[in-house]
Amino acid sequence: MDEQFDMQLNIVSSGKLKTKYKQKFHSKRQRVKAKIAGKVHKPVIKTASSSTSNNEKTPKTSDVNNDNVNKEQTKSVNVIKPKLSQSPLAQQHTKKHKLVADHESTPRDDLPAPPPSKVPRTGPFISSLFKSNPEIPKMDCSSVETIKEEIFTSKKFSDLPLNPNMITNLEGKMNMNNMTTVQQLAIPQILQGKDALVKSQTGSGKTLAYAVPIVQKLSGITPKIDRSHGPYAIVVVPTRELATQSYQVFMKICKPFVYIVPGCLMGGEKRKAEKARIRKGINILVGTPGRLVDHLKNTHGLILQHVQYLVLDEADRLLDMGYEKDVAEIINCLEHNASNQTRQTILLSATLTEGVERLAGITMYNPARVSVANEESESRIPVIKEIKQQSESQSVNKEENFAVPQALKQHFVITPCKLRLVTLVSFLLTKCRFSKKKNKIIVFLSTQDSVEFHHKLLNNIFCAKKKNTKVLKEKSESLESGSESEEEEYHVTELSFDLFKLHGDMLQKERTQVFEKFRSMDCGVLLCTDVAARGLDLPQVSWIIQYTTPGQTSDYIHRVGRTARVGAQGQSLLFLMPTECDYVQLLNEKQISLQEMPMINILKNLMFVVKYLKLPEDAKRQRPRTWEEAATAVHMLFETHVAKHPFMSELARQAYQSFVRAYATYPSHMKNIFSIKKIHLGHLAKSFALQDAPGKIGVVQSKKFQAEKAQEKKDFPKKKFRSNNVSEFSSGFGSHLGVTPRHRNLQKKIVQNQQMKERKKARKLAKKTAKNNK
Ligand SMILES: Nc1ncnc2c1ncn2[C@@H]1O[C@H](COP(=O)(O)OP(=O)(O)OP(=O)(O)O)[C@@H](O)[C@H]1O
Repeated sequence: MDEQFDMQLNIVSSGKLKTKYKQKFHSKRQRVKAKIAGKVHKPVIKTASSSTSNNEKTPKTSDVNNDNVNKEQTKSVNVIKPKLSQSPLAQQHTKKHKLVADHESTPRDDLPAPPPSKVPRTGPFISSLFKSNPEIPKMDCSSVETIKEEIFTSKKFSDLPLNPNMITNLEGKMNMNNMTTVQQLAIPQILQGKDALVKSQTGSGKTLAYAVPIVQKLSGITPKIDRSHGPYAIVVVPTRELATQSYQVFMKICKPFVYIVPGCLMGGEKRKAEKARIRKGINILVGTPGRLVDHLKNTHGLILQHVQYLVLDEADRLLDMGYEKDVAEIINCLEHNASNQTRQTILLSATLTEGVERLAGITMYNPARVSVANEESESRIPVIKEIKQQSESQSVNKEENFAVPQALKQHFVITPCKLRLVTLVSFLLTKCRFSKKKNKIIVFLSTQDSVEFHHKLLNNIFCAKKKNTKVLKEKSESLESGSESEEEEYHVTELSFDLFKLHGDMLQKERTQVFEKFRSMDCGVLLCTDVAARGLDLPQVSWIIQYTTPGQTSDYIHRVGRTARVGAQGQSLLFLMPTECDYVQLLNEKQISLQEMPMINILKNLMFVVKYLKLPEDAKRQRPRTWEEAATAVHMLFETHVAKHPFMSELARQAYQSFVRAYATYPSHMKNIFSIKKIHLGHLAKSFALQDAPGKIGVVQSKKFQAEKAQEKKDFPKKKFRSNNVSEFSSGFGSHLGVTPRHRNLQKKIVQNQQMKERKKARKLAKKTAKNNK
């Protein structure tokens, strides 16, 4: 509605009206005379921000000469009036302030009525950031009774029947004094040789819970095991980063037992080098499913007859990501090749889904179920109970509730779609540049394209390495001085922070570098997809931001679980649009409690940010005085940057499109909350700093276009080729060094487009000749 209102303003301020106006009054002098004579009517457009007194001064339309100009103005007023109903936020804003980049003009009393804007608008229509936003609903944030899991126990590793060298290593070198609850419960079960189904909250030390007993058992085998025997244990994990991490844990634990050799196999690495390592001998094989299957099938040097342990870590993710087939193949291979000795299977996850239970039914024999959560206790006191032993036939708790770390503070913020980007940026800058505490933040986004776009945008504007970059002083100092950038060339010199990206379509080398670098930092921001949601143990992460809501509650748990690990403090922030508010209720039902963080509290900090921004020329005349103006100025900076650089525009468009596509994939029970129909696509485009109307962006394809495409497919059936979207959890079969799947897909796209054009031409030609023949 208000966009139409703005359009009306544009019409009024357009060249057409201006010419007519100029024709009537040639010079400024004549215009002043005309005003004195009462000939000119002040445009009523002012109503958007005018006061009553101003209106009183304005001659009524009926008083004005019946010329074309006034007809048009009257028309526009008639349309405008009913459209002034805005959200309280926008009303508050329009009453008080004039936005820096807004296209409204406030007529001055001392001048004869000028056309509202001096420059006729020719470019794309830019809507205001604070208009037409839906109201932010009031939320009931009464806290929910949460499931509690005690992390540490009073028991030490030395209380278990472990090899003294193992204990010295754990306590002396690895600084593991007390066992965590899951370790205390699971290790004895695994040492007894039982299959185990382990469920415990994120960051509770599940890796050691299986690594310690496995290495302990292997160290006890006589005669001593040798690397030439091949693997005794196979550990399957869903992501490459997790594979590296688990492998490193094994390396540390095996230090006192040099004859036990751990090894890591994962997608993205050179197969040839891996084969050579396998031939040399690996006793504990950690890997991603795809690459493991590849080696199990094709690497002849891989001897499987000694395999005694199979670990499926993050089992639910393995299934979610479609690795069920690969896991089944691994189990098949083991069954065909292993000698008669029984194999012990261990399944672990922070969330045990139905699928995992099914998998457990197939792969495990009467497993010990290790669940730390005190879910059945009436009092919900976090006291550790004994392991719950259940038979396979016992019913599965489908309505699973989730335990989150006790030291985790969870928040949500409701932002109208258009304000999402500025709110995110404001939050990141506040935490990274204006907070005395060092903050390490992980931001989860729904798609790889979205990660690419936001990374590039933030990097270009805030984080790119600049010449003479000054280090920002303490907040207090900087706020007082309000010093501005001395550098002409760039927008920002002092707001830079360390920014990283991680997603499944990056080269393995880059992924590993990012992982290692972000791991070692104590401050910085990682933008990532769900590839980093599971299992990653990144120390000192202080904030988890979920910029897009995950499809499953278990994903929510795993994402927030990257902070507040092993008893540390941590906070999380979930971004919701007003239409998505019911998601809080959904989380509450799963006993997850969140508190609201008002959006205004985040946006207000932009007042500090704008002091360091070198704003574009037109906005410079009037520096932002309110947080709304600051938000608009910052957002305009993004829009200008994206509009100016075709590459950025393309990235933004792709990110927008992939967001829309991803939004359509929420599971059916969440569709009532997450429906793309509820989202204003124009507002959504704005949250990707796009100025184009959604129609132009191309997601909403016309029926004609779709029909044409369908016809084309019929006429020219073509060979299938693999989807552009490489799974986040891709084993990397397709990746070759130097060329990412993204690059190959782009090349494919270009070739495809050319082919499509040629086909179109051929069709047209065929039609023409058919016509001529007739
Ligand atoms: N007994 C212990 N004492 C101190 N720190 C420990 C202990 N056990 C594990 N840790 C540390 O806790 C961190 C988390 O461990 P780990 O990654 O195994 O957790 P997790 O339960 O597998 O988490 P997620 O479910 O997220 O994968 C690691 O940094 C590990 O070194």
